[in-house]
Amino acid sequence: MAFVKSVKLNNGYEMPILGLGTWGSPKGEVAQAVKDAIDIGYRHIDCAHVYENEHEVGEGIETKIKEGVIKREDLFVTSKLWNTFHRPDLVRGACETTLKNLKLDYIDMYLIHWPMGFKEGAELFPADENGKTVFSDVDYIDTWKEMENLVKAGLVKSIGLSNFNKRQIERVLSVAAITPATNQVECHPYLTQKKLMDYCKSKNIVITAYSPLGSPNRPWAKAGDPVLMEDPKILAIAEKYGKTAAQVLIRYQIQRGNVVIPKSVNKNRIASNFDVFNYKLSESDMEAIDGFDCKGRFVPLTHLYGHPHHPFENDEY
Ligand SMILES: NC(=O)C1=CN([C@@H]2O[C@H](COP(=O)(O)OP(=O)(O)OC[C@H]3O[C@@H](n4cnc5c(N)ncnc54)[C@H](OP(=O)(O)O)[C@@H]3O)[C@@H](O)[C@H]2O)C=CC1
Ligand SMILES: O=C1CO[C@H](CO)[C@@H](O)[C@@H]1O
Repeated sequence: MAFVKSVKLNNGYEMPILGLGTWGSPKGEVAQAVKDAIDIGYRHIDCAHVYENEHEVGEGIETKIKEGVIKREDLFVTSKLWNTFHRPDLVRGACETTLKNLKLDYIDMYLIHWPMGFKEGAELFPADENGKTVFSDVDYIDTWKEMENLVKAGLVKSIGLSNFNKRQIERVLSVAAITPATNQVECHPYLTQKKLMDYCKSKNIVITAYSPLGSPNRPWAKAGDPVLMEDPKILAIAEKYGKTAAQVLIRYQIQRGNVVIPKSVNKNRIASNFDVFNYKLSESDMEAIDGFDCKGRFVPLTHLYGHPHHPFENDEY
């Protein structure tokens, strides 16, 4: 089935332009959120092994398929290979675990979550006695070759990257038999990612915008941090259109051609975040929002500086 409101990927598949994020969605609430989202019209769910709730996301999906509300092929499900599974011999098992948790026999999109590998083992966040994350020396281009094998094996339809900078994408492209379909990166008015967007566009790689609302619930948020949805400049634009700040932030990405994945577990907010297809931001408002860029990252992972593949430590974009 052709998805409505979708972008075409470089492999011909369609990816719905708006999806539901699930990071931090509690186990007891996320199945309901997924069911509500599907009822509202979402056809794209963004998941990850490290969110530790894929089992419950899968329950929500399974219920809606059993109820006949959707067929499997109507839904676009993304998941991500966590950093402790970069070693090529671990990639397939990690993907199979995600498939089992989600109760699916294929995933539409599987991403390398970060270019940075962590020490392999049972811990998602392996740490030494000082609490410092233990890195692995696996090169993500070796991981990528194994991601390609998942496509060949029919476990995933499309593969892509997340949190890769331009130089890292270039390295992947230098070995790739399959061009990454997307690069999922933080993207919102404080971090518009214009240069990375232009580069990815030139390679036919779609940008998926994460934390589009400014990730107010990120675990490391501190009092006094900027709150994107409360920015008076965004609120003024929202008021002009009779929309919420969230609706402006979501619509902004859609008009740029970026896939966007706001997270919510609240039915009213899930619905209002989807109610963005009946209006258009003017060109001058789009330009004004572009101008709010301040290189502001809500997910900088500065505690991982020193990792040889940290995407944000040394590269401009
Ligand atoms: N690849 C990667 O490394 C990353 C990927 N992601 C993906 O992107 C998704 C979205 O990013 P995320 O960081 O979660 O943050 P978002 O920018 O989507 O913000 C989510 C937060 O905003 C609240 N919210 C949602 N809608 C509204 C609304 N209309 N009005 C007011 N508050 C609202 C939510 O609360 P409530 O649930 O109570 O509504 C939640 O606390 C993630 O869930 C994940 O799937 C995110 C970070 C990193
Ligand atoms: O997607 C994400 C959210 O959760 C992870 C950590 O818990 C982040 O590293 C990651 O970017």
